[in-house]
Amino acid sequence: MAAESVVKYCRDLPKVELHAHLNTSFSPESLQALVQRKAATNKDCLDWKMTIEDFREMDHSFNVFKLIHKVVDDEEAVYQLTCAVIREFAADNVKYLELRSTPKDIPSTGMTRELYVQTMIRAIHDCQTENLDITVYLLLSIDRRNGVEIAQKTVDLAEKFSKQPDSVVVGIDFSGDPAVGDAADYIAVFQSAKQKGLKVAAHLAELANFRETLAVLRQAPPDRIGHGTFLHRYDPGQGHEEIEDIVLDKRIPIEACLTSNLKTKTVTTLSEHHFNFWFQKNHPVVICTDGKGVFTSTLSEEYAHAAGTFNFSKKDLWDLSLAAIDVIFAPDTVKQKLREQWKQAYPQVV
Ligand SMILES: CNc1ncnc2c1ncn2[C@@H]1O[C@H](COP(=O)(O)O)[C@@H](O)[C@H]1O
Repeated sequence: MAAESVVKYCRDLPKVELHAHLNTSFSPESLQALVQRKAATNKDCLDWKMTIEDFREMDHSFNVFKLIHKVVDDEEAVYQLTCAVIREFAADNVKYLELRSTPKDIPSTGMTRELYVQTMIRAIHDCQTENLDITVYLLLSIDRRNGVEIAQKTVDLAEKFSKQPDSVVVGIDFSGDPAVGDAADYIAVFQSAKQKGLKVAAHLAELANFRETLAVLRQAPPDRIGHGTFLHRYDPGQGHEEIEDIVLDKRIPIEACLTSNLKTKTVTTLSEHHFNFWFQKNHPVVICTDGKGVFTSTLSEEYAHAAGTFNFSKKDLWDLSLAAIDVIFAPDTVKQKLREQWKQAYPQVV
């Protein structure tokens, strides 16, 4: 396929986005609007924006996230950003979005964790009245820098919201700086989430954290793995082979974020990206953005990168986007609806 037709095809393809952090998924326009709003009370905002736009590398990324959090620190900002992100994904032909975000207590603006979740849910419901062709669900993120106590509170909050009528909260995400803390400390939290009927998506093996990865996989295997960059990159003979075996045996789907891993330098080139390792094994692996604002620009672009790197045909890309439906966290009725949508789109797209 010629490069131009790949981009158009990937844009027209109906898609599923399963790994998008709210605060890293802004567009240049939504970031500008949020910064402008904040700049009315804090001129430093304009410098923060330049640093955010200049993002590079893993160490730097977590400093950049702190700046975004200063811009998105009150109810109105969380609401505006959630609506903008949903509309932007819908405009990119994303038909199903599982958005994730870390509920935050920010006393200076009156924000509480509960209000944060309520605000995102309000935005999701309001977008449903706009006739956007997108279904949105929500995962509450646990930031591994904040400790086990807050993690458990996040699980309890997720359970509470998941029980409400027409709930869009389907599970939790485990994320945060992979160089900080120990994922194994959170095993009881993951188990508690499962007992409460919540799905668990966990950032695992984003760095070469083999011991914690193995402990989590043995005792509380997640329903999906974020990144998984080092799941298969162990040194032989060190007892880490079991990691790959568990992931394969349990068929734990992997959320692959191509450009993000390249930018944070956990992979050297796209052709060496672990997406291909799992894809070749016929293991469930889904192309995701991570955060379309910080790491890339659209999910279509990520599909186009995959096509260019791994020489995918139109049909390969179609099969990839269709297979992503199998591993969404929404109920089976939603899966059926999406498969029907894909079936109807097929003659026009492929
Ligand atoms: C580079 N790879 C990554 N690895 C781990 N965690 C990441 C991440 N990218 C983002 N986050 C997590 O998402 C938060 C921002 O969105 P929310 O405020 O929750 O919407 C970050 O603070 C971090 O905890």
